[in-house]
Amino acid sequence: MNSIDLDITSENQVRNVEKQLTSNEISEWLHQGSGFKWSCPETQSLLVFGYGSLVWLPKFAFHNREVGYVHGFVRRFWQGNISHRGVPGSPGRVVTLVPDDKGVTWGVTFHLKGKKQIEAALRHLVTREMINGGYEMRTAKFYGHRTYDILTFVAMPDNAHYLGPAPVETVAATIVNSRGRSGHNLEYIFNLIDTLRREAPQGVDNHLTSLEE
Ligand SMILES: N[C@@H](CCC(=O)N[C@@H](CS)C(=O)NCC(=O)O)C(=O)O
Repeated sequence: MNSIDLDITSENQVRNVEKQLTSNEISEWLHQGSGFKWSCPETQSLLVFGYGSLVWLPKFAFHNREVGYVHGFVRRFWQGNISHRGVPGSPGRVVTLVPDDKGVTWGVTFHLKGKKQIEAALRHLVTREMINGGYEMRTAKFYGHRTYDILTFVAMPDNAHYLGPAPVETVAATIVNSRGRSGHNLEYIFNLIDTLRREAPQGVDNHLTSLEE
């Protein structure tokens, strides 16, 4: 697939990169994901796990949603962002999943049903998460009413926007002082904390709690 130039140096270029992908490009992104296999072609269903803004702002149609968790990851504000909660030269911080054998991350799995709904959701997600956000497709096990194979989007350390670990004070200061096209970075973390506290009160996340204090 022809790579889309992500040499973003100005707000205008950030806007330009929000291009819609063709169906062929979507299917190429789908199969480009690490070992991602198009799940359940016969039932035409796909499960997408959200653990950051997708929890409170999916912006795509879905059949239903289920609260649960993935094992072997922790949620960290280690991904920089200039397309929603920051601007070029002054990135905000959004969350990604970081491997941790003992880690448990609570979030929401969205059940997509039928080719039309799946393609529309992936068109949105590939643009929002991958083209603009620096995330990649990963598959994992989701534990809800049952155990499912899910697709999720993870920002890996080698992506252009990655900021990585920093003292909690530094992460908090970035969030307090960042704003982008979708609003303040504080709105991002407060919406995430409020939604998780309401829907998954059993899922204590020490990283979020440490930033809230
Ligand atoms: N992939 C994570 C994180 C997604 C995320 O937070 N993406 C950001 C940056 S691309 C976003 O879409 N933000 C929208 C907003 O801040 O309103 C999830 O599953 O929720």
